[in-house]
Amino acid sequence: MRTQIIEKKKYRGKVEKIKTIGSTYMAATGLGENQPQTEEEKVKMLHQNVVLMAHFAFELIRTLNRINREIFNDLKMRIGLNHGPVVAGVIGSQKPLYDIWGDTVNVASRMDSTGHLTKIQVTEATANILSSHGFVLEKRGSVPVKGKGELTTFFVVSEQRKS
Ligand SMILES: Nc1ncnc2c1ncn2[C@@H]1O[C@H](COP(=O)(O)OP(=O)(O)OP(=O)(O)O)[C@@H](O)[C@H]1O
Repeated sequence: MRTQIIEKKKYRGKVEKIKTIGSTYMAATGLGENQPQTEEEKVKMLHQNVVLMAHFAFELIRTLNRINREIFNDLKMRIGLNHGPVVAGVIGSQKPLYDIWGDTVNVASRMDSTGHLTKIQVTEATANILSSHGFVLEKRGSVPVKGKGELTTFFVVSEQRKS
């Protein structure tokens, strides 16, 4: 299901599957992109990447809902999103594995692990970007995040504000 979505034109070559960790699926975008030259380009690219991942998250939920209808089931997923700098690379000589690391990844993982089923939890900085692009967000409140203390987080409610 996630592979099918990643192969859609909108996401192909942009959203990358990093790996699965148990029942968790880890994906990212903006890795290895040409570094933008100006501050303006940097912000634009960042916003595009954050928006793309949020659409990807909604597409995952919609697809799961469709599958549930087809198989008469009620499978649910929990999604966490964050943005920021990461270190990406390959480790291991026998079984080389590509992975990403850093505070951004730790917090993204916490957005998932402290989230709610059926919801997309994001950090305040990610919420601010999404809000500026018309996404509807709902403040969740203060969430204890190991290594970070209390973080204000948001749930992304929908992709479009009703006008
Ligand atoms: N590259 C990665 N692949 C998979 N999970 C990751 C990766 N980087 C970070 N995480 C996950 O992000 C979470 C936060 O990591 P952090 O270093 O803050 O805590 P930790 O002490 O390892 O926490 P835990 O109690 O969950 O083991 C961890 O659950 C960790 O497994």
